[in-house]
Amino acid sequence: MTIVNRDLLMKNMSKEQDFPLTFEEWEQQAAENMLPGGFGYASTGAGRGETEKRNAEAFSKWAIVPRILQDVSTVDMSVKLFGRSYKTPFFLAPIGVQVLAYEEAERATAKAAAVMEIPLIVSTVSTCSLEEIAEAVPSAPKWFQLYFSSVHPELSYSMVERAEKSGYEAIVITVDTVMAGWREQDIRSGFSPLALGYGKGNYVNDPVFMKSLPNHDQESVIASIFENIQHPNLTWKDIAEVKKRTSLPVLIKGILHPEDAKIAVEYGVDGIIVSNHGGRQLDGVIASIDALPEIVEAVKGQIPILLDSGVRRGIDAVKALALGAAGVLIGRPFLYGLAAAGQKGVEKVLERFIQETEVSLALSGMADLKQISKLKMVRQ
Ligand SMILES: Cc1cc2nc3c(=O)[nH]c(=O)nc-3n(C[C@H](O)[C@H](O)[C@H](O)COP(=O)(O)O)c2cc1C
Ligand SMILES: O=C(O)C(=O)c1ccccc1
Repeated sequence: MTIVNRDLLMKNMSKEQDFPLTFEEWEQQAAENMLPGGFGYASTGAGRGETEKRNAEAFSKWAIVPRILQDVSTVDMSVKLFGRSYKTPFFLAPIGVQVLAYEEAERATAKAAAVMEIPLIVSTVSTCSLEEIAEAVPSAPKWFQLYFSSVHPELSYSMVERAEKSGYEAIVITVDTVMAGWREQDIRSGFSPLALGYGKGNYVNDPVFMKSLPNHDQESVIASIFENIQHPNLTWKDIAEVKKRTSLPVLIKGILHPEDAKIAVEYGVDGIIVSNHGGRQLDGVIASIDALPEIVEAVKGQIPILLDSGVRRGIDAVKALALGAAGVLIGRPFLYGLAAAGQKGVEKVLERFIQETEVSLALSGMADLKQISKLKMVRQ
């Protein structure tokens, strides 16, 4: 990959002024375009908001010690994961109920991801069904995120099977959301996207789910989604059951403790996503970038480790990669791009991430991302 940013920095500045630039500017635009309940839901953290704040601040406490004179005229940002090569280390984090941001919801996001060649992780509680999304971008790389149903494990296996059939290439099981976090903003505003029926795409298109319903009116559908989405009794045994039922790689999203990372390896899990859910679940927990180094040490390269939570710009991604992440998930930034300008907004956010990452790698003396573990990092 060549340095796309050269043109941007030297001659193409004027085109860029049509779009917000920083995360804060995109967020501001999203706040103007979204309904207050929906924006409050998406933007705030759980509890006192400590973790959401810590996620962002923690990146600034890690500093890069760059190398010089390394011939960085071309930068190779490609990564290899589960036997597939990707042009950049970026993924779109699973974000449910995207109709909150934009009418076309996940379909618009999926098209942007396809244009930018960034894999998309589709949420269990997406507005559109996983099949609709696959139809919109048949050849783009896609993963499916599962919220396990403890009341109907068969529903979870059915969703996994549908994902596999529709061409999804990995299953991400989110384990930090056994129940919803303590979200005061939503308590105050009385906002619940599930109660409004915004996250039902994958449920109403599932034969196991529909068969389990006493009747098919909207009220029963929503009541049953609430019942199925919580899974406080989820354990490693359930993970093993999912592993048995799919030939796809299975990742666990929401690991912060190195011991849990080791257990994941023992259970044959194929990858880990270090995440605190963007500070939306347990407030007061460690920033994911600070949890990463010990997890990397515990896993010893046996399986790839990805990271999300607080990644706001290219340099954050460079830091995560230097600390041992094999890939980085972009969350709220793309959601705000979607709210601000639909598909084009998501593309723009992703383009900026790629460009800033490329420039940052070059200025760090890192022409090849495969060498990034050599980049010296210190705490400041
Ligand atoms: C509005 C919203 C909805 C989300 N929905 C899901 C979801 O359905 N499944 C999931 O695993 N994570 C979900 N997440 C968490 C993201 O995947 C990701 O972990 C988080 O956004 C990272 O934090 P950041 O966006 O602050 O960087 C959601 C996040 C937001 C903001
Ligand atoms: O809000 C979230 O973070 C999330 O994961 C979720 C859970 C249920 C419905 C929609 C989103």
